[in-house]
Amino acid sequence: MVRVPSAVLSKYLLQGQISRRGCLYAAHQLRDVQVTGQPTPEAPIIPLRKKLKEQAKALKVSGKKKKAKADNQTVPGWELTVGIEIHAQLNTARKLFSGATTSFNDEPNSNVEFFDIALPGSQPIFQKETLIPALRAALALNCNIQKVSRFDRKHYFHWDQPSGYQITQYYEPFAKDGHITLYARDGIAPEDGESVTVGIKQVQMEQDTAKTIAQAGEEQWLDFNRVGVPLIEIITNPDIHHPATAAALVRKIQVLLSSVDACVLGMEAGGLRADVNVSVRRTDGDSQPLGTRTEIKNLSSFKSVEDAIIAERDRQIALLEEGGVVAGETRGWSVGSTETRRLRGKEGEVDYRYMPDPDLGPVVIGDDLVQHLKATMGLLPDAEVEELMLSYGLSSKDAMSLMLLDNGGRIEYFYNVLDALETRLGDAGSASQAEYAGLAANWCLHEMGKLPAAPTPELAVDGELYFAPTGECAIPAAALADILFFLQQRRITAKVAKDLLWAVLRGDVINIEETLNGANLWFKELSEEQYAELAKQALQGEEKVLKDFQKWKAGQSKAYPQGKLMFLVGKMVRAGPEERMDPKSAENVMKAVMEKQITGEA
Ligand SMILES: Nc1ncnc2c1ncn2[C@@H]1O[C@H](COP(=O)(O)OP(=O)(O)OP(=O)(O)O)[C@@H](O)[C@H]1O
Ligand SMILES: [Mg+2]
Ligand SMILES: [Mg+2]
Repeated sequence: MVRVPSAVLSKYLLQGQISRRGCLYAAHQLRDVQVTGQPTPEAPIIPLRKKLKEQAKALKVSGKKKKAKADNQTVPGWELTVGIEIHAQLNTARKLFSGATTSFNDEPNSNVEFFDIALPGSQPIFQKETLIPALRAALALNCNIQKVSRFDRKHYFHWDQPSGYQITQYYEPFAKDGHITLYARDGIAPEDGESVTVGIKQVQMEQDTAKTIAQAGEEQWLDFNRVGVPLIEIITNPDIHHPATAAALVRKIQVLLSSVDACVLGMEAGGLRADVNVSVRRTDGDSQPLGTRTEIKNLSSFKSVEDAIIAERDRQIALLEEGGVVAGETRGWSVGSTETRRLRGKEGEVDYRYMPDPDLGPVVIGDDLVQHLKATMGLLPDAEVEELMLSYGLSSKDAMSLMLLDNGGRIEYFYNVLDALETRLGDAGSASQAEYAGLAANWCLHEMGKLPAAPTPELAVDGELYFAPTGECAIPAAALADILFFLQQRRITAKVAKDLLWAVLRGDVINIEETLNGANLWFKELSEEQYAELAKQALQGEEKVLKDFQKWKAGQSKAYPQGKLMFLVGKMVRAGPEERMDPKSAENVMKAVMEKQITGEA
């Protein structure tokens, strides 16, 4: 199957069968919103990396050191069981039952239709376009799509839900019986071996609630822009037995949903929330039923998923070992904490009085639509990782890093560089693009990883790297392609290549070839004699080092003093014109000159 970039998926309008008005967000629209918009006061967008750093700091301050991951995946004598519910905001332009636009940061209460605030007499109108991303998500999770599904009312009274009920799919969800396979490369617990498959019980569509913005004192502000925004709830079977595997599952589902363009905001931006259900049972009895589950609601980072499960597992085990019983209850978790806290027990659980919504007809999904979506979904992340490993010879670690970094922006950049290289190589008519892929991956990850990076697009300043979802960044793909092309052809040295990368980022260099010509930075290698002269200079005043080589020559030490040799080569390279020196040639000449010195030939 061919790879379809998500930007193309977004623009896909089902061959005109779906109105443009209801179509999905294009990636560039989203980016513009993110770049220009102000983060809302309730949920400032904190990048995950920053959050993790803060968590680590908090842990340090509290003096409680986290056990190494490998140590706390199991507790002898006990089996942990986890099932997860993931709520994800669908990438749609309309709300689920009204024509109001979904928006990330418009004026509060500006995208609200009568039905959204439950004005008397208003009726829900199902926006069929919202089904497209929901179906793509369910298909990516290998679910069976139900021909007929229905909407139900789940009643509860809270200010964030003006109608007094949430419309969801309780009795007949639109997708059931899927599965997702997690591999070792996805970061599952070592105890799960090479792979583990987790069943997806169902996927249902439902409405989001209004956003509450707490003010000083008792006051709460409400923004109804979010009320009625379409969500999917993905419910897994209780098939997970290790905390790290639970976190890996949520991470993988996020990547999967974004790769089929079903959801564009990740956990750190509030687009994905997870509830984890945790129980424990002793491993000594044969076929004991599962223990009583508690549910920890509203986790907003992968690390919280893992940490909350560990804390809750340990709490339940301690309780049972003391002879107590686990009460089925809902619990909460705060970032950086070490224990879950009780929110409400079973007796406090609301009776939701589920009932079919009489205002909404059944949703009927034709097999033609399902087949069409299946055929046009493109390569899924697992297949893409395999492809990167097979076609380009990348390690699974590098392939995964490319896929995971910058919400998919890094891998798009990598492909852009390969495309630019192809154009370049077309001109030169030489080696195939695949030969350059390993080098390109290495530079996209490791060399570019050394450059200063902006934590978010809003905070990006000149001289900092930020990758847009389409892969654009301050270093044009064509510039990096030029650098790699000349490097691979041995027309410039690695040192010059690295300096050029920084110079492009700073804006000092625009055209690579012109700069190389202008500053005369081409690799015109020194002659053997010139190298030897530099080697002799580097050896001056190094009598102590020389002695190490003499000892080795005399058989007094076993290992060749390679470290000392490289020290001398470093000295030599620094003294000479770096753009004209190949470290390997320098090393060879230094070795030969050294040999002569210690045998007294020189
Ligand atoms: N004994 C158990 N231990 C751990 N997890 C369990 C256990 N029993 C069920 N689960 C998991 O609990 C989750 C139940 O989710 P589901 O949405 O069906 O019900 P709910 O939590 O009561 O509903 P909601 O929270 O949406 O109102 C599933 O992921 C399931 O796999
Ligand atoms: Mg649920
Ligand atoms: Mg639940």
